[in-house]
Amino acid sequence: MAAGFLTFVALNFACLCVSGNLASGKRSFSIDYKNNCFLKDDQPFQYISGSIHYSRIPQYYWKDRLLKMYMTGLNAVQVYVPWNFHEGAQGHFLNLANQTGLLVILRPGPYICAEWEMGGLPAWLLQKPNIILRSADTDYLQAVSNWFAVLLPKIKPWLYINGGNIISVQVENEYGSYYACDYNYMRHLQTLFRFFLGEDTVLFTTDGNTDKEMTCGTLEGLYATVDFGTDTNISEAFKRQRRFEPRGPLVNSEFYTGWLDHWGDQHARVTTEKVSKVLGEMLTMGANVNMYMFEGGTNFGYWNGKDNFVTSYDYDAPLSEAGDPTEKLLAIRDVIKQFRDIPAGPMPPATPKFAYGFVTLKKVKSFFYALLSTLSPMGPVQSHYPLTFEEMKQYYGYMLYRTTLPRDLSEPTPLISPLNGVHDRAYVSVNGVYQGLLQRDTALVMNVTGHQGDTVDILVENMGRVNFGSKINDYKGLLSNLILGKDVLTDWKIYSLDIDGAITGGWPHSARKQSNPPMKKELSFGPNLYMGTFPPNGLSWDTFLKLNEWTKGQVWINGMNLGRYWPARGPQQTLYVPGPLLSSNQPNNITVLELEGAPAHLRVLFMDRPQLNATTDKS
Ligand SMILES: CCCC/N=C1\SC[C@@H]2[C@H](O)[C@H](O)[C@@H](O)CN12
Repeated sequence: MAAGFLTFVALNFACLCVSGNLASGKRSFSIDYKNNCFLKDDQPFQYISGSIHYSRIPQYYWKDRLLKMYMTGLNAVQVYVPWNFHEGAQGHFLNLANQTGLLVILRPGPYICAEWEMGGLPAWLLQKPNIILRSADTDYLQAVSNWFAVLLPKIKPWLYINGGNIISVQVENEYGSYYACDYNYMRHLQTLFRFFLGEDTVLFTTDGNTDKEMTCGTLEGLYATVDFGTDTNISEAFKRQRRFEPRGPLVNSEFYTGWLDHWGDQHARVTTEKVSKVLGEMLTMGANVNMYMFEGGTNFGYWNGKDNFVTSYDYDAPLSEAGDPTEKLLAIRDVIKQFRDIPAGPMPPATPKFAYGFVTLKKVKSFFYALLSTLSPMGPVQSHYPLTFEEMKQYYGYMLYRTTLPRDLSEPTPLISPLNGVHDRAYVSVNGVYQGLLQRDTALVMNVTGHQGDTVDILVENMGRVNFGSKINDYKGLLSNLILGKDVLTDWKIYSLDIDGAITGGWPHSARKQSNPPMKKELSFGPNLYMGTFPPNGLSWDTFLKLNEWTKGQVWINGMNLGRYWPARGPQQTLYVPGPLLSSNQPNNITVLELEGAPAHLRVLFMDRPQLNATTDKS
């Protein structure tokens, strides 16, 4: 490594630009192909950047995180724009970054990957069966053009060359790793970016570290950059970039400071030592580096992509999920000090945390399916065969599929999804009695008993859409028929469930106090909603919610959907609860949708620290 590394330093002429005055008198940001570096206002510029996803951080904490990144010595932040998240929030974030003195490397997609729901693409694109996403498919391109005609004009004033803080813009995202390899698509995007942002903007691509990826992901006129982590041979990685960009700045657009977590895996970690060492080596070469992630945040609501990504996007990043500076951040700051002045003053501290303690919940109703008038006020859609979420025009969360048993089943009878059509988990009850679950790829059959005419309720959970690879056309719900014994189940009543709408509207806490039958303290199985309140403590401090011995479900606090919990699989055991979400002087409401099994005590626990690394995989 040292020899190769030194050879490579020679090859790459750390940026030897001579200082020059701002010849034109106006702001500029460009690539100096003669001296292999960026130029900002005609001066050599090396960015030391960190990725932060505003869509994963409560808006009230944006400034806090950006300030901590600035105080680490970063001079830029890298920001995705998730198409499916958007209604213009990005302007406020750019403004805060600007106020904090941070430049911005913007990545508006349209596809962003990011372990985000469908890689940032809106699920309504799937209304067109067989649409070829991320290609020159005319319907897809029309939708992209319509979106960019809205987004890019909003971005243009924020360009550094126009007085803003965006210094460069990425086109697509690791396109070279996608099977389509459609140059016409990339050319169309390039045309859109040039049309709306002008000819002077630095446009770039980012690809993983293989020739095949670089071949399909790069395009003449877009500056090719690479991404790699601490276990990659730096010399080889930048040699690969040089094969596509013989001149110009070296750029690692995603230097992995940590990694993503899957349910059932161990919490991913990358050591501080490795991150510091490799960062120092790249900066010594004069390379421009963006650390992915610097602040990960949280997949609130249903925003996680599918490969079983957990709710936390802590990423073992220098700033924790709750925005707390870590020893990794301090080590990175020590490295950066060797290359540029660090802002004077203290690092902003971790936000205060509070352990609100145990809260005991109660069932909203003894029987989940008795809530349909509230959760599905429009009533069911009747259909001979099942309809998908997309056909029902519901894109996230949960859908109820109801039918009746076609015959007496005195013996356990297999209920099968022969085409692996359950996307993604289906909780099966007969006459309200939970009988088990079907799961995409792993549980395609389960046994059912009952009598002819009994009500079969199948609650289907959308676990988030695939965000990487060829399966991003990820339809949800019952995509094909279910077979019970020898019968194809038909004549469905399909209920679109708007749980978020009901809870955002104050239900169930605002509902008339119903006289619930006294709850026997027994374990309860199957989907049920639980509610509780906990007193304010005069403060609104961050806290972490642990659902001790619960199984899997979703949590709302004061109407906000915190995301999914699955302590039965881990490694994540707690959900991050941002302090400003809590009332300091009114009781706080908590609502829990437990999908499988609630503990007899119905207690949850608010702690003052996270637990992200306890795998108790019992699945
Ligand atoms: C081997 C698969 C590589 C896929 N690329 C990944 S996994 C983590 C990161 C984020 O998803 C990021 O949004 C991608 O650009 C690169 N990357």
